[in-house]
Amino acid sequence: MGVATEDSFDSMILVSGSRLVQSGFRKMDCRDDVVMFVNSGGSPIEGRDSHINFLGDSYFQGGDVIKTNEAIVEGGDYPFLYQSARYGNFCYKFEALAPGDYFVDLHFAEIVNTYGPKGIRLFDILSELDVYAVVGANKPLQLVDIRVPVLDNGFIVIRFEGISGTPTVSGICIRKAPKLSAPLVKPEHLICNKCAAEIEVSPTQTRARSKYIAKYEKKIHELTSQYKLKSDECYEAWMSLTATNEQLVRLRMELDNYIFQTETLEQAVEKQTGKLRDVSERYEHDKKSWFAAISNLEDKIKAMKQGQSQLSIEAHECANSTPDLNKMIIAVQTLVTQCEDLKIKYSEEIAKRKKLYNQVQETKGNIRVFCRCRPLTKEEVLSGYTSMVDFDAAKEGDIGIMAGGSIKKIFKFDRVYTPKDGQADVYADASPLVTSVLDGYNVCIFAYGQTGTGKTFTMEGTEQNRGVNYRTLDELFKIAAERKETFAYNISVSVLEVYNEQIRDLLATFPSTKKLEVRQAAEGFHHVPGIVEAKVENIKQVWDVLQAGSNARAVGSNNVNEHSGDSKALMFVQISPSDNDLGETLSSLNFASRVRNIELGPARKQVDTGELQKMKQMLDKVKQESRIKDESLQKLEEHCQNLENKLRGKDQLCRNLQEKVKELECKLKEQLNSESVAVQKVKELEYKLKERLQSELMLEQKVNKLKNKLREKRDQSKSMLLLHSDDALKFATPTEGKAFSRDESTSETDPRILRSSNSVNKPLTGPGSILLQGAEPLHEIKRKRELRSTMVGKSENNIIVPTTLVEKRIQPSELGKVRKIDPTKAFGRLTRKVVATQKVFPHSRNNQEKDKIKVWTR
Ligand SMILES: Nc1ncnc2c1ncn2[C@@H]1O[C@H](COP(=O)(O)OP(=O)(O)OP(=O)(O)O)[C@@H](O)[C@H]1O
Repeated sequence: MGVATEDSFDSMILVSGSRLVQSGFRKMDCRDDVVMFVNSGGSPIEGRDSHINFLGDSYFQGGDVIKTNEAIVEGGDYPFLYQSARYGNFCYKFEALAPGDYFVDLHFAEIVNTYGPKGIRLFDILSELDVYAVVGANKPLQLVDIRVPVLDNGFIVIRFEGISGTPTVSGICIRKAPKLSAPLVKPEHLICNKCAAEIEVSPTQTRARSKYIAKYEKKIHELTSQYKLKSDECYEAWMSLTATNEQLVRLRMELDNYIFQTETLEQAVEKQTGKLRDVSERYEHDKKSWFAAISNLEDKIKAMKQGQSQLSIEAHECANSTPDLNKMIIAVQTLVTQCEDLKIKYSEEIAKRKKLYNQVQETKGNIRVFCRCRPLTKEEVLSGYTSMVDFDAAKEGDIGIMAGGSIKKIFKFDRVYTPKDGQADVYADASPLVTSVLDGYNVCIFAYGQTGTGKTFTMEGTEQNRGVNYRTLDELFKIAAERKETFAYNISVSVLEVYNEQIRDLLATFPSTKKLEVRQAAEGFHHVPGIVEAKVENIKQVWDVLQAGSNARAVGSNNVNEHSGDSKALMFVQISPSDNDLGETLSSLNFASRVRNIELGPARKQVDTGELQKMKQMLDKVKQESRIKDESLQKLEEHCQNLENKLRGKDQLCRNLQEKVKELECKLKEQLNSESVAVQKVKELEYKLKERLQSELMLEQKVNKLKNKLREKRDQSKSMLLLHSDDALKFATPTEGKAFSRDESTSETDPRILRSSNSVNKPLTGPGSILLQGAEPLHEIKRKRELRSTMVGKSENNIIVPTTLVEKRIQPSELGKVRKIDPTKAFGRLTRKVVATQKVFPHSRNNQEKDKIKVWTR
């Protein structure tokens, strides 16, 4: 705005001759007529390079002090003056002044302070001057040359009353004023209050006043004409401004649309970017997994290749060893042939052996009788019984029975076992009969003797010391297992008891009424029809069967089977050594001797033993050879089988490995394919993103163009507004003015908000522009426009009235002296806010009491 001229402010400031200076106090303003200069709210400052001494804050009553360290813009040569102020409810009273005219200069500044006072908004003496709207942040304002006459009482009182906002003053300068040729008012009283004040006027003053009134009436008339002219211009400008505003609103809407589109696009781009990021992350993750899997596969392939090469080497070795293998196979085949021959020979030899063996057994007799004498029992020893058996010739098969200290009788048997002979010794002689069993002969082994002489002990024995039965059967199963390649044996066990010459089936689960008999079959075999035959496959089963049979036995003596902004029979005759059992012992021995003597025919005894011995030796030799060949053949077959199995296993392993390698190669190919697909996808997404970014860039350019257009439009409107600013400003409606002026409540909250240079809408804002409200949302602007449209058709009550006027309060008696104020003058309101939505008719005046500054002289 610059420094206002005296003329321009003369119409605005009702204190005659006073004017506004929008800059700080300068040296050149320091004149000799300065009486005192008070630095309100500050400290005294001695006049440095000027002759003015700035007094500390004095002559005041009431109020508070506010200070700032902020730099004062255009603060003149003494910016510190504006860095402090007195504010609130205060007045200054300067006393002891020499009577005469004085100029009072008031220095203001808007001190920016969040917690500071609201500042002076309006006061009448400046015709509703909005000091802070003029001043701006941390800027000074001088109201100078307020002429004040001082009477004899010699004081001047400065007090701010009824102003809008908080009175705030940074400095007060009182200067001596030259005397006026025609005083404007009676020097005693100069009242700038709305309330009437009386001023006594002299005739000379009346004339002068009339002259002034006429002058001012003329001036008012001129100004009224100018005002009308300007009103029309303003109306046109206003219409143009309205159109521009509408255009601006449209543009703004377009801009909003573009912004919306841009935001949408940005969101889409962000979304896509997010997706792309996800895809990239997934891709990276998958890539890592793939690389790990690939390296794992590579390791596996490597290992497999090594295994394969190892196997190849082994296969080569195998292939190289094929000739050897062939040789071996031929050798094996030869051996197999030999073996077959041997088997045939062996079978023949076995047949011969059987025959010979049988002959040998027959030479020994079909019934052989072994005599076994048990030891004396503890009871017998304790009872004092002694042994009456002589074993001196036991090895020769003789046993002597002693009586009265000498041998009474000698019995001869095939074998005689002393009490010292164990189970193994007994079985060693019985075992050849087992071979006969497996050669197909009937064999009967039984024990005979007095009760308690050891029949059970000899036949069954104990678990720790097995008897003949167990050992015979054990041997039987062993031989059967050895011969299983050649013969299949079915072994069954029948257990019978001959008791009182009756045969009892000891394995029968229930007693049979049918009488069991030993019968002779056509082949010469003896059998007992109807007897239970328990099939057995191992010695345990046999043992169980024997146990079952043993449990079913009757207690008692046994009889020999005598029927056997062709059977081979072995009889154990069991005797007791005790002299107490002498009778029974002799009886048993006699019976056994008789059995033995009866069965051994004399003709059989005459067999040529030399020939028999020879045949026996031949048989042993053949058996030996056969066993050796069998063993070597078996070994060769096993070796051959092992080799074949090994070769087969390696072939299978090699095949498996090759299949696995192929499978892994396929997998690797698939993974590489999927990887390339993913890479392709990422490229496509990147391309899409680029396209999006380009379109976004284009949109941004468009938006910038629009913004530039808007700015141009705004500049145009601004320049247009500036051309008419002085008058246009007068048309600002209270409503709009309030809306677009520096909002008090906003300022109260945070005065910096409207001054923020970082505002998003800054390009659209500017002094005197409706776009100062750029920060408002679109819907708010729309709402306001609608409201304005509604208001257009309403009565004058809604028409924005001109600003308030400033009145000089005069005494009724001095009415003639008081300067009449035309309401139109009130449009001299000084403000930077230019906001209106319709033509303003400034014909009505707000009659409310206005804020004002009083300058009293007494
Ligand atoms: N050669 C031996 N050495 C040690 N003890 C033996 C011998 N013979 C038999 N005995 C013991 O003599 C006792 C009688 O034997 P065992 O029961 O076998 O007679 P037994 O003839 O079967 O009797 P019974 O006809 O009443 O059943 C048993 O305690 C047994 O251990």
